[in-house]
Amino acid sequence: MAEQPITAMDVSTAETEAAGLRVQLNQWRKDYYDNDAPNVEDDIYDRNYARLVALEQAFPQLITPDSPTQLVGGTVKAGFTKVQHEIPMLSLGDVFSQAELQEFNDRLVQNVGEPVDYNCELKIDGLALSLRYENGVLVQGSTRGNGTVGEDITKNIMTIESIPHQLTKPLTIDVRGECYMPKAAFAALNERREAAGESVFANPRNAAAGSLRQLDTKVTAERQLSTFMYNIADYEPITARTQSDMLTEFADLGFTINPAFKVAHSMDDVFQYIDHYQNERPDLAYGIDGIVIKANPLPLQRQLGATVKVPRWAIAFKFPPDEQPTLLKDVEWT
Ligand SMILES: NC(=O)c1c(N)nc(OC2CCCC2)nc1O[C@@H]1CCC[C@@H]1O
Repeated sequence: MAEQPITAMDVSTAETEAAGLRVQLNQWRKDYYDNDAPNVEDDIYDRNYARLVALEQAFPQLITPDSPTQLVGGTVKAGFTKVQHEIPMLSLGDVFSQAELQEFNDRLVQNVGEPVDYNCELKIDGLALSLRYENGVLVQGSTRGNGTVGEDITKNIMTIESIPHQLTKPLTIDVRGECYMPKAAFAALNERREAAGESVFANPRNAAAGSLRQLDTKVTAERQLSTFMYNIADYEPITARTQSDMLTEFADLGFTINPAFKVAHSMDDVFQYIDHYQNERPDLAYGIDGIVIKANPLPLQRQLGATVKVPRWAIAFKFPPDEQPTLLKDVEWT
């Protein structure tokens, strides 16, 4: 059905479309967050979600508490203890074109009143996680869950090599990042599962989520998961004054960070970074589903803050879906 322009809609037509979108999106969410097995392409989910956001912005009376626009992320899987995130783990707003990215920048610059340096980062296609350290010692690991309540996966993250059990400084700090499964580990895992007549994972993100949200820690330990850390809950404990310096400080503390970050001094720099990594994407050792640009000065991040779900100082530029690695069961063995 060709999408009717919202400006030409009456509220009852909008309500009908919004209700249909809510049902469909909530079902897709449940598959994605609760069963780690999405059965819809990311870009289809994202476009339907963006359409519901636009309908609700045009007709706020259509917003319902169960609308996916009012929720963040998934729920807590049975069997895991819950963890309350004192500082919520935010999601990210999405844009799908350079024009929309330019609009994000123009709004932000108008709000701030001067040009803004951005830190450009690869958007790792994994599962967001939070690591808590007390006096430099790792005490807890948790998933994002719905943003305020996640799952305690401390035992599982203890088996991940890239996660330091002790920092180089005795800091009390909550650091957030992405847990992912490298493409090579994903291919090997699916080969083993296929050979054993087990179901295969559709993509590395599902494989990482299924391996991390796993009640049997021994299974997690053999899945070759890795992490890139990129965000902090409370800025206090660190000395960095910019996002880019914070990543370097994370590395000095013992974390693994993604080395492909780059400070952009103009939108042209941002667009160049996007073009470069859109081409590099197939050769990366891990999956990415876009680029994240963040206001680089940390005081500016703090000043701009967040809405219920997403920061005002960061946005994700989404790539079209990777051609999903062919499932071995679909391969015609000649
Ligand atoms: N997937 C990523 O590589 C990534 C990133 N490099 N940087 C951020 O910064 C966000 C986190 C909270 C405020 C900004 N988020 C990322 O992923 C988010 C986390 C939760 C949903 C997205 O996957």
